[in-house]
Amino acid sequence: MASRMLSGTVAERRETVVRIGVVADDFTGATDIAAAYASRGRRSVVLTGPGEPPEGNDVVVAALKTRTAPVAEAVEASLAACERLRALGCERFVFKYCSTFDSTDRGNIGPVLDALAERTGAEHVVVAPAFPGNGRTIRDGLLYVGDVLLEDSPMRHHPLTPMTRSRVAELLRPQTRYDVGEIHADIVRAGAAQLAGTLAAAAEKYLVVDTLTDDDLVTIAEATSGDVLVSGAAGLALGSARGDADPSEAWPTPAGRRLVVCGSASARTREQVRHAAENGQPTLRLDVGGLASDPGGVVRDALAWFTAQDPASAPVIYSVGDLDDVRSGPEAAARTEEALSRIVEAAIASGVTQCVVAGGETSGAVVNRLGVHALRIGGLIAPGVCWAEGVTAAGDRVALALKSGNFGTPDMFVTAWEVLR
Ligand SMILES: Nc1ncnc2c1ncn2[C@@H]1O[C@H](COP(=O)(O)OP(=O)(O)OP(=O)(O)O)[C@@H](O)[C@H]1O
Ligand SMILES: O=C(O)[C@@H](O)C(=O)CO
Repeated sequence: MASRMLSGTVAERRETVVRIGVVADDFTGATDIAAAYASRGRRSVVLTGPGEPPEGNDVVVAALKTRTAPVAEAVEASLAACERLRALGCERFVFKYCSTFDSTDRGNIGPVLDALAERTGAEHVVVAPAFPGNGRTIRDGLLYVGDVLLEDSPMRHHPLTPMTRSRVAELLRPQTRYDVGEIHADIVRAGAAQLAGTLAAAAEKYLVVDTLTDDDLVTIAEATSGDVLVSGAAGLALGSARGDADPSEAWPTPAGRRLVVCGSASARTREQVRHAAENGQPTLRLDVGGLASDPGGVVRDALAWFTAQDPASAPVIYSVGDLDDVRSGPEAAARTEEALSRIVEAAIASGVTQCVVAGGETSGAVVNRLGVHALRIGGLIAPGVCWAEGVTAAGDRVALALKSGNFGTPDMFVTAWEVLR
């Protein structure tokens, strides 16, 4: 089956409303790309659980927790999400993974990409993890984080997916059954028609495309506007054709208390915690060591501390102040996710309505615990971070900002609330 559905000029893209289905490998990535589509005037919703999504969206994002799941589980969940999106009327698909290509030689980007390409019948698929607005660019096939190569960035020390190489094709090759090629900036800069022709003629199935600027994103989006499957980070959406929704359209913020929980060890999140403390926000480091013997007691203590804070403040509960706080092993990580989720659940039951959650895995755990099934996208806080509204299983309306570990400005925990209306 051909991978190109439409001949695809800009004019056609404006006229043809094709529902886009996104399979996102983590929850923060899901709101990241949904916010990017929303900023382009595309009505977007994030599905975080089962059930019928709200009507009237032309982008539907399925949020999964598959980035570091066992390979077979990730593939199965991704194919199920693809089928669900297809049943909802989606005709084109995006596989959203991290802008720092978080994966190992086993996966999960390659195996999921192979499965989605086979299921959708895609002949060629772009591999475009760039997000220039957040400093992620691809030059000569190499992924940069700001000015440094991926392998020299803090991602080198990620506990689950340490990124020790920077050539995206080399990162993908061990993970996939198919060939991987590169398309460099000279072709991208020659325009959408040239890029589309190069993609169509390529011998390889997967093509890593150089992306240095937002203009390059537009060229890539135009060149792939007829492709049944594309893959990459939220930058793919930033280049997409404009819809007619008002990006500033907002829902009223539910009144109530504020809370920040951080299960991320990322450098930017730790900086945001420090900034909040230095600017008068109450902060509490969760007793992660104590979770092994008395998880209930640790959660109770944290909630008692939260209750005692000024109701007008935005208290911050975090699990990593410096890297020495990290306890090794998956059990410690799971216990921390569980504790932070239980804290958020109890805090919402006692009146919290606005909550920032830092960390992709942590966000997945929190949203699952709350039983929120869909998120409506709200105001943008920073590139890749937005407010989103959901309803918990208990029936509480809540505003959530699911923040990727390394995203957001250093003052985000102080200023994020200003975006709410
Ligand atoms: N002190 C700690 N000791 C051990 N594990 C921890 C500790 N604090 C947090 N964790 C775990 O580390 C993991 C952090 O992953 P998470 O995805 O939430 O953050 P991140 O990797 O910084 O974010 P992102 O994926 O958005 O970049 C979670 O499973 C969390 O429970
Ligand atoms: O693309 C990104 O960097 C983020 O949306 C993300 O996936 C980090 O977890």
